[in-house]
Amino acid sequence: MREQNTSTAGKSLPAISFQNVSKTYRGGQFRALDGVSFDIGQGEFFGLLGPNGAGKTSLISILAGLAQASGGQVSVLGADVVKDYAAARRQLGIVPQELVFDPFFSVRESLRIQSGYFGVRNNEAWIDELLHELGLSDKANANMRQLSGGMKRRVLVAQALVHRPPVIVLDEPTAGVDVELRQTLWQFIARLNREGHTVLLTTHYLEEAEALCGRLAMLKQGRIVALDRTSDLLKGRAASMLRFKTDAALPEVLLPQARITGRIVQIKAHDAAEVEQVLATLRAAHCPVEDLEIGRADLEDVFLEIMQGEARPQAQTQAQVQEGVAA
Ligand SMILES: Nc1ncnc2c1ncn2[C@@H]1O[C@H](COP(=O)(O)OP(=O)(O)OP(=O)(O)O)[C@@H](O)[C@H]1O
Repeated sequence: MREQNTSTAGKSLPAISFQNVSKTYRGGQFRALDGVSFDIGQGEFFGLLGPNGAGKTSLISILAGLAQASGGQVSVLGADVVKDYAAARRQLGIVPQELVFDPFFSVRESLRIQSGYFGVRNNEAWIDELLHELGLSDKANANMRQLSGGMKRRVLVAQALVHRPPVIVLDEPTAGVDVELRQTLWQFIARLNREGHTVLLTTHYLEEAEALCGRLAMLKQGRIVALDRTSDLLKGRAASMLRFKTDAALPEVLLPQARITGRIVQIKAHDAAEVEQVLATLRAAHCPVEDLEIGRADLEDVFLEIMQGEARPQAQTQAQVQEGVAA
């Protein structure tokens, strides 16, 4: 797919470019996006993360041409999503969050219709491959109404890819789907990414984002608060996590830095001295601990740290963002 991607003056275009994008609702009273600027390079596997209401869907809807920005510009491989909508839309394969489908057609028919929509003819070989890769071959002639929720989601993925778009956008594709579909989906999307397709993923499954995405942006209340390579985000934050089980109440002094799930407690520590300090506090409070282990902080820890605003915000200038893509 790379050969489709145009270059100007030797510098390759970003796959997606968000420039100072804002979005207001309720007659301008509520600002859901506030000056969002970043580029996604061609061939990247990029993750967009943020808590509920951060503005992810608003940003994706503007990218898809389903909503209009209140300010700023968005382009896909150089095509402006408003002024050059048809060209921008052709470059995009969007897997929506909601299960929208036409109940009157079979799976194969719906893929043929979608091919026709993008003006792609003689597409049977690719449709067969999509059906095979997404485990839908035996459902090709089934009516959309007869499919389970997970199967419908597979069809949505196939529909998004039917015109072989260079840029693939997945908005919460694994919400509520079983392990088998996740694995099938990620193997296929990772293959397409290796072949040169750019992938933009929004997800609440942080372990998926950590495993798949080379770079991540985190949105909080409509602003970018972190934008970096996944490995650098993990390196730059709390280095270690103490994990243990306890039935006792934690000493109050540890509560602000603890993540408690039932009996399991996780406390972050930046270095060995901090680990020792936490253990000493637990001992002094006679708090019995079981199954103590010290592990590396994961993306969930980093995400929580950034969202709780304990760490310095990492909003970057456009120049820094460009640098990140080029590096
Ligand atoms: N049509 C609308 N009218 C008014 N407010 C809206 C509208 N759409 C979204 N919002 C508000 O804008 C903010 C951002 O919403 P958005 O759906 O973009 O967030 P999100 O990051 O996708 O959240 P989630 O993870 O829950 O899907 C929220 O506060 C939401 O309530």
